[in-house]
Amino acid sequence: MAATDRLNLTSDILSSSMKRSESSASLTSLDHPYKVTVIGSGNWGTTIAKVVAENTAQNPTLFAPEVNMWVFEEKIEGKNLTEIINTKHQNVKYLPGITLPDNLIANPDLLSACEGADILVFNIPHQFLRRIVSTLKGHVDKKVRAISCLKGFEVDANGVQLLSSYITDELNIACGALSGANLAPEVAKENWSETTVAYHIPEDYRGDGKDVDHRVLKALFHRPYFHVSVIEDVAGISIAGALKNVVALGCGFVEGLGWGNNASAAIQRVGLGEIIKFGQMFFPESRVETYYQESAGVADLITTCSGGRNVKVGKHMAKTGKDAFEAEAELLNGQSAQGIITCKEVHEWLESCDLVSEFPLFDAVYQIVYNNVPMENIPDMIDDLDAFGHH
Ligand SMILES: NC(=O)C1=CN([C@@H]2O[C@H](COP(=O)(O)OP(=O)(O)OC[C@H]3O[C@@H](n4cnc5c(N)ncnc54)[C@H](O)[C@@H]3O)[C@@H](O)[C@H]2O)C=CC1
Ligand SMILES: O=C(CO)COP(=O)(O)O
Repeated sequence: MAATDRLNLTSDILSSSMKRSESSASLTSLDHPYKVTVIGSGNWGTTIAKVVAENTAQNPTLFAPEVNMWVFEEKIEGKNLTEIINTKHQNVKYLPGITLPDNLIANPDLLSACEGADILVFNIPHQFLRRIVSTLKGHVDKKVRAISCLKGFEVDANGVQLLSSYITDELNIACGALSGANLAPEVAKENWSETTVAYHIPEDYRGDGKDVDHRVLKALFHRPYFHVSVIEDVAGISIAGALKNVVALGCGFVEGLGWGNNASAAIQRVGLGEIIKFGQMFFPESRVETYYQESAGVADLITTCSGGRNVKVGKHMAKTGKDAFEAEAELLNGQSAQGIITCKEVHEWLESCDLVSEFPLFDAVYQIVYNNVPMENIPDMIDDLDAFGHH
């Protein structure tokens, strides 16, 4: 069967017929194999680069096997991290103990790492996105497609923006998102998990086999141990991914105080309500169903509040009396607990629209992290008005 026949489906049919178990083995690219670059090499950046490089090696008709990974260069015992990754095939600082595929190439030069790429996978702590994007500006062809694996928002005087929309606006390229219940160390060890990829087919879509669509994205990210569901709701999965980090800090506080599972569940209940409310208020295009039907919703909230870095930082703060930045530095060896910045960004935004009182848990987390409000006050702070308007 000719490749054109195999791919003779519209993008709408492709996306609506996407099944969780669907095989992508018959996909080919008609133009040239898509070249993929991963921007970022932290705990999740390296893990996703491993996933992607495994898939590109297995699908050489669809993808160029070699995957570049941009690395923020640093010295480890006098040696460049890129050199260590390219010779030992291990990211000894951010993902120690995990062997990386040898078709994954670390590159410290952002522009050269992205040169010729058809698909850019952004995966860095979100506080560094502005600088990365400003370096890339003017160097990315508008045919390039992108996926953001970041969890956070871009907040400025104009409002709160999804990071995928920020990438689209700044670089003039279509950008979707990947988000799910995905603690990186577990995915890196190839323990089974699920994730959600969301992508809107752009208006300048070039046609089946010539452009990135839902099946290409599934082929890029799906592994036997990493099951991908591809949907349209970029806003829903991005909101859930960003805000669960704030809720997880709150869970860390009550756990660190020794209050146990019931208290943690209460924080998650209120947190979920505030996440959904935030989505409905500021991103009405997001779907409430996404939060409970997709890995990127409640499942991500649960896993992050059980074993993520944000909950660890919150717990450490409660146990030691250290502030959030000290706790992050002591525990994470250069990794980032994104809830610390996200709770500030969200608070600034809510304050600017006079809506802080509608989100008592987000406010409580912010007050504890930035204004030294005692964490023991959380029950009273969120009891006043919960996300459903109950007193
Ligand atoms: N680690 C995880 O389990 C998961 C993380 N995420 C999200 O993925 C995104 C990336 O997280 P991770 O890869 O875990 O990062 P990380 O938390 O491991 O951060 C370390 C990375 O930041 C880089 N970095 C440090 N200073 C920098 C600078 N000035 N400019 C650019 N980069 C710099 C380091 O080189 C390193 O690659 C975050 O938004 C996170 O919330 C999403 C799912 C799972
Ligand atoms: O996003 C994550 C899991 O899906 C990781 O959460 P942490 O950043 O709290 O480790």
